[in-house]
Amino acid sequence: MNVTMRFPALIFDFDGTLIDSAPDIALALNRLLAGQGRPELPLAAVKAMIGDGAARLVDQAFTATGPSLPAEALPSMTERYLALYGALPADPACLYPGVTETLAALRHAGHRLGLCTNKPAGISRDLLAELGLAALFDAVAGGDTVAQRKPHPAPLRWVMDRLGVGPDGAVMVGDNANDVAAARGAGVPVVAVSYGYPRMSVADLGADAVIDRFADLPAALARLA
Ligand SMILES: O=C(O)COP(=O)(O)O
Ligand SMILES: [Mg+2]
Repeated sequence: MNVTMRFPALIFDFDGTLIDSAPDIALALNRLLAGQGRPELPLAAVKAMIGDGAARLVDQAFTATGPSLPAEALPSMTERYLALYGALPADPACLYPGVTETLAALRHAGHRLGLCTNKPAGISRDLLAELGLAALFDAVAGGDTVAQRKPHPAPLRWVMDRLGVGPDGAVMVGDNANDVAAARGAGVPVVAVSYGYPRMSVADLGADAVIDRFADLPAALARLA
């Protein structure tokens, strides 16, 4: 069957899948930590903290650099982090190789594209716009769009509703266990990229396909169809 008809909707994770956001996330996080008299975290440590949303990131960063943050201080510290991160100019170099061309080609082939990230939706939309990708996406769910975030399937289902597809019409593409779990929960196939921030062996994520380069996605979709 034609791949576009088989999978009318393609839904993507953001950090570690479309963009190598860890350097900017580390920069903002380390500015926050420095302001609180905490030591900086190396990039590798920050990469292992990405994927569960901004509040979990800030929480883990404090626990890794000294006394844990009291629960009541977390919301304001997360706001402060997001202000620092949101103020950084988006660098087109953060896009993984082949992302813009491949997304444009998939869209041209007739797929509808959605984003399902644990980043806040507003920052995600701003980033898509700054990177020249906004017009390619018909729906964007962030970690704050519905009550739950990945690994819960609710935000993925929210995107699927907006794209007008059920579980048999979508594919999820992501880089960590949260993406695979959300896809499984929603009943959609999942492609894992091997170059992101998986926090475990990519082979153990349990994805239906693994790709080493984003440009390999169309071929992987054809095999899944
Ligand atoms: O943890 C985050 O803020 C975002 O991560 P994601 O785009 O990989 O879901
Ligand atoms: Mg990710």
